[in-house]
Amino acid sequence: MGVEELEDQVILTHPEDPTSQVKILKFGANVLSWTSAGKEQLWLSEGAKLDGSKAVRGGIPLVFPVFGKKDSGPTANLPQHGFARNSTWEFLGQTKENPPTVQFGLGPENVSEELISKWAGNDFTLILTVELTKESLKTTIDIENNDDHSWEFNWLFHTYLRINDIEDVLVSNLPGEICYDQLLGQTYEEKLPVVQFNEEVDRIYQNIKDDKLIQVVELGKPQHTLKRENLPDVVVWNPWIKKSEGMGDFQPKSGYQKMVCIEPGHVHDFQVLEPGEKWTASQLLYKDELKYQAV
Ligand SMILES: O=P(O)(O)OC[C@H]1O[C@H](O)[C@H](O)[C@@H](O)[C@@H]1O
Repeated sequence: MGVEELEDQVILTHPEDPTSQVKILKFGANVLSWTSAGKEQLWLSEGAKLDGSKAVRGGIPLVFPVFGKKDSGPTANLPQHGFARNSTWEFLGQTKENPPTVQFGLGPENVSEELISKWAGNDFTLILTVELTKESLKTTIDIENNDDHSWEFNWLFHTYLRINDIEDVLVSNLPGEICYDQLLGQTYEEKLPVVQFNEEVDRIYQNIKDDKLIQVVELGKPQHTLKRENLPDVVVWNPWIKKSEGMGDFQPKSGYQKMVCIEPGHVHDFQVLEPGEKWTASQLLYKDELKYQAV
């Protein structure tokens, strides 16, 4: 009960509700599973590699120091979405009994020489804190620049939320927000009252105020509510049929019907960190009633 450390993962079980549990793989400090009242909240591909051979397809992959793939600049040589999800984090232990809370750390010493050399060897410390309550999961990231020079980064929680049927789903509270549509290569203001899915969707909604809740609503019921702290951007992604077929580790291929990625981050530009400076941000996933918010 409480916190159990296995060789490759850490399991948290809520002391007052054993049906609320979270499993975190040390590789990528990836939250593989989060059950609340016995119901799985995240989507994990059946083809996900959990042996460290590649980033985990599903759960909550951690994106640092770059979102996407850049053609130029200090992160241009890094793989898509950086190296945090491709490295084994150190389990730092439990910080709270109730709600059960644990921490994982990553520094240059935890990243392969091959990868870290592609980021000019900047010195950093990442601390991920995972807190499980009976009705919520909170993930917080603390990033510190331990170097003698400033460097810039993106951060993003690449959260794969589980749903029952993508065609019954809408994502709310985005009207009036500015988004960069990665498929159209265009920036526009969201005019539709909700985001719906009948093809691939890949949009970066930018500079959304923290008080805006993002809700994933299915058949009129809010399945997931996201509250952000210091994460101004939200990527909304569903790969749909063709993109799913092109990802070898995306299984089953029909899985796109059971998931939607709601990815809070700071990705519209790079956050600069001065020597010795710290930066912190979090996402809270929980159940709430329907909360439509105007711009
Ligand atoms: O396949 P990955 O590197 O995990 O990226 C998966 C997806 O991540 C984000 O959602 C991006 O917006 C998508 O463009 C990308 O396809």
